[in-house]
Amino acid sequence: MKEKSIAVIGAGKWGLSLHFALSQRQKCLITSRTKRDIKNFVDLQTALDCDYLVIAIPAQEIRSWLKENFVFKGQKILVASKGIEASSGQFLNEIYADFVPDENIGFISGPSFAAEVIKGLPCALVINSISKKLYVEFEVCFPDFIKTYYSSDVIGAEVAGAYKNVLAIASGICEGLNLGKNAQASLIARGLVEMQRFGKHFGADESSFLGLSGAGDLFLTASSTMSRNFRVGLGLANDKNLDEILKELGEVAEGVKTSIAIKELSKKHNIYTPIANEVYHIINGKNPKDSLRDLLKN
Ligand SMILES: NC(=O)C1=CN([C@@H]2O[C@H](COP(=O)(O)OP(=O)(O)OC[C@H]3O[C@@H](n4cnc5c(N)ncnc54)[C@H](OP(=O)(O)O)[C@@H]3O)[C@@H](O)[C@H]2O)C=CC1
Ligand SMILES: O=C(CO)COP(=O)(O)O
Repeated sequence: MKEKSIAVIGAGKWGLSLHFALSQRQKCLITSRTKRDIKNFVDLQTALDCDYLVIAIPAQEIRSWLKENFVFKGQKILVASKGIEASSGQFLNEIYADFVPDENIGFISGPSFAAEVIKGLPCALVINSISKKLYVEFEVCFPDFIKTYYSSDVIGAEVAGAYKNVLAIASGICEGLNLGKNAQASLIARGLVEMQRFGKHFGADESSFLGLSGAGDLFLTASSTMSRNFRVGLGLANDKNLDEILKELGEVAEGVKTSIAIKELSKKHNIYTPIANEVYHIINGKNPKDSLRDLLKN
């Protein structure tokens, strides 16, 4: 029987880490926009010909990348990005739906800093797909140090993964303003309720927010300087300009653009999202101190 072929698309922090992980059990190819001198780096076409693809490019780039590059030939796909498209307010599964049948696609969620995965440190991830068969096929590709779970709650995973990035910015601001651990824990706990409310509106299973995809990833990201989004918050609290912060970061911080998407969606659907709204306002120039005071006052 022909050995199944697998490739990672996007050699940023997360793509490289997933490539490392997936190379433990089988040969795994990798490609990216910029050529890299790394083992098993191939051109895009060779990667697209693989049976299994793991796509790790920023959420805001996905639509144009798919339009320009992707032809569906029956590939099974795992989406590793976490964000909501700001220009349309569409979730990633809605964007992919124009290119890939739902039963051929899954979404990775859960607490997983790339920097730890690439060291082979243990973590647990959820593969979210309407197809359990797709989960089973990908599960065997992951190494022992990554425990995988199955969930059919695609929208719950998507909302949780995207929303926690915005909340991590808020938490970084709280830390940068030295408001204390009480305030930070309150913000994170209220953030969890907020993203659950937002997700429920779009059909998510509320319990997803209490597991790895929700609380797991939120607690990780909103409490560590390893998070790029958290560091954006720290920078904003220290009166740094957003462009300067993002330039220094040199990597994607999805929460910035996702806060725009959430602000628009919550307005359109009349959902109460106070923390995400304040992050949006801070990104658009509101003083972080005023914002946090507005959020935490009686
Ligand atoms: N880092 C982490 O710990 C985790 C990240 N994620 C998510 O994974 C996604 C990617 O994050 P990460 O890898 O860390 O980000 P990085 O900023 O490290 O890398 C993003 C990569 O995407 C590629 N890229 C950017 N724009 C385009 C485009 N228009 N077309 C094709 N490729 C493009 C770039 O490739 P090139 O350099 O070749 O130009 C770049 O290396 C994000 O949604 C993030 O939230 C999820 C879990 C963990
Ligand atoms: O999603 C992540 C960990 O699960 C990474 O978060 P940052 O993008 O904020 O670094």
